[in-house]
Amino acid sequence: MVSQFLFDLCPGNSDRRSLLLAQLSQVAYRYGQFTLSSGRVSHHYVNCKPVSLSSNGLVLISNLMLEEVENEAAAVAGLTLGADPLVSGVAQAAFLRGRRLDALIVRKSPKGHGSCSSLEGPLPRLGSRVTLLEDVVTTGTSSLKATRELRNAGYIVERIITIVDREEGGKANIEEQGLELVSLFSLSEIITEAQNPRSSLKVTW
Ligand SMILES: O=P(O)(O)OC[C@H]1O[C@H](OP(=O)(O)OP(=O)(O)O)[C@H](O)[C@@H]1O
Repeated sequence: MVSQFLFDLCPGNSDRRSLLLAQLSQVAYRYGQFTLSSGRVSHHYVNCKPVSLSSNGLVLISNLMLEEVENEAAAVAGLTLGADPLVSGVAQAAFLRGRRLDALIVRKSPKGHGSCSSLEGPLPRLGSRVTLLEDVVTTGTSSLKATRELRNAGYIVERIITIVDREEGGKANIEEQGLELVSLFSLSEIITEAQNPRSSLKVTW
């Protein structure tokens, strides 16, 4: 079967994790002086988009995230624009494994004309479970905003999956609202990998 053939081309989970950690530390991470979305200044910056929008990076992220999506979820959703490739990639990875899981994009503000909606995508039945995806969690504000939009639209949201937890209070803020945060990596892991002179994995394709 074609879908099984494509799936077999992908490495196992521990290999995927090492490959993605190498890619994030080499391509997404920067040391310097940066202003974060919260306004806070930090020496450590992680921009996941060059990884999540690369063909090999998106395959790694999508398959690792899919492992964490709740079994009962009808869709994955995320706040534009960091989550746009993530929800699309996870929906496609799910299809290739024979699972129906659609993608929803949450707008930062409702569309000003036409549908006037905050949500884009094939809307699941009201009351369906939706797993939220994020690229980076810092304060958790963006994840909580997207969660509110989805809950107001009639969906159950209890789990958020992020590529990187910056370990700056976001997890606590999210858990305070009764949600679970699953992170593929912490910022400290990425910094350690970026500073590891023995790190031998080179990002190639
Ligand atoms: O946990 P928080 O403090 O909310 O920070 C994390 C958010 O910040 C980044 O988005 P950004 O605001 O840079 O917008 P963009 O994805 O549209 O570039 C990132 O993609 C998260 O959505």
